[in-house]
Amino acid sequence: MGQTAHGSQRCRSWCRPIRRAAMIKASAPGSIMITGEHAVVYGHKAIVAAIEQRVFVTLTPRDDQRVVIRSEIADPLEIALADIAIEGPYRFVLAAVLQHRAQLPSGFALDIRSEINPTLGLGSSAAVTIACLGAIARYAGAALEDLHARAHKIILDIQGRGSGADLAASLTGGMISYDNTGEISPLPLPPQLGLKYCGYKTPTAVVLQRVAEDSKGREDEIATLYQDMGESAQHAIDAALTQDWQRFGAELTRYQGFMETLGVSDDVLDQIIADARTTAQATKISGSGLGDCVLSLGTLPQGFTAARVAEQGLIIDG
Ligand SMILES: C[C@@](O)(CCO)CC(=O)[O-]
Repeated sequence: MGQTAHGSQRCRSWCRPIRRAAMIKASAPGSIMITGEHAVVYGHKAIVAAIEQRVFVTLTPRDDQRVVIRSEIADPLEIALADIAIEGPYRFVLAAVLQHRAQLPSGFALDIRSEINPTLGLGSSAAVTIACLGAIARYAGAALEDLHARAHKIILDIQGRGSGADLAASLTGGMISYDNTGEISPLPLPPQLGLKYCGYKTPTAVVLQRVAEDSKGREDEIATLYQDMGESAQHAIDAALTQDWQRFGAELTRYQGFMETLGVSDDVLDQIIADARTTAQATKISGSGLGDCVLSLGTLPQGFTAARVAEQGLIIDG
C-alpha cells in the first residue's frame, strides 16, 4: 500500500500489532454400540457408549483464505476455501468446513490426532466429525446447540445411511439411549464391558447396503424383526435405568439372536461369542457385524480388552 496524504493516520490503525484469533482445541471420544444396531437406522432405539479413546483437533487461524488439514492417516491437504469439494480421505472434515464457509473469518490449519484405532469399529469417523465440527463452528462463531443434527447431515450426505448414534455418544459422552430423531438420554453405566476385535471388518455402509438388498421381497418379515429388535433395545434401556444388569445382559444376549436372524453374524463371530459366553454374563456383536468387534458384559473373557466408558463428550477449548 502506497503512502497517502492520510498515510500517517492510516498507519496508526493498521500498524498496530494485529490481534490474531486464538487457537481452538477440541476433542471427542470414540464410541461402541451396546445394543439396537441396525433397527436404530429405521427409527428404533439403541444404546451407545462413548469410550476413553479420543480424537484431538487443533485449529490454528491463518492470515489467508486457505485450509490445511494434517493427520496421521492421510497426506496433508491444502486447499483454498473457495475450491473445497467433499471428497477424499478428509471428506467428513471438508463437509464440516463447507457448512461454515460463509461465516469463517479466514482460512485455518486443522491438525487431527487420534487415539482411536481406525481399523476397529470404534466410531472414529464420528469422533473426527464431531471434534472438527466443534472447532470449526467455534471459529465461525456459529451456535453449537444443533451440532448433532449438522453432524448427522454430513454422515447422511456422504454415506447415504446412518443413525447418528455414534455421533450422539461422541457429542455427549457417557452411555446413552438414542433414536434417530436425535433424542438422547443418559443412562447409568453397567459393570465391566469388554471388547474383542475378530480380525477383519466390513465397512458399516457396505453391511447396511447388503442388509437393505437382502431385505428386498421380505419387507414385512424384516419390519417385524426390526420391531422385535427395537423392543429388546427398549427393554435393555429400561433395565439400565433400574440398574438391573441381569436383565440388561439377558436383552443383549437376545439381541445377538436377532443379529443372527438378520444375517450379520458369521462363523468367526459366532465362535468368539460361544467361547466368551462361558465366562461373560452376555456377549454380542457390537456394531454392524460381518466382522469387527464382539462386546462382553461382566467378567472379561480371554482375549477381551476392558472398554472404559468416557464421561466427557465433546470438549472445546479456546
Ligand atoms: C449398524 C449400525 O446401527 C451401527 C454401526 O455401528 C449403523 C448405524 O447406527 O448407523
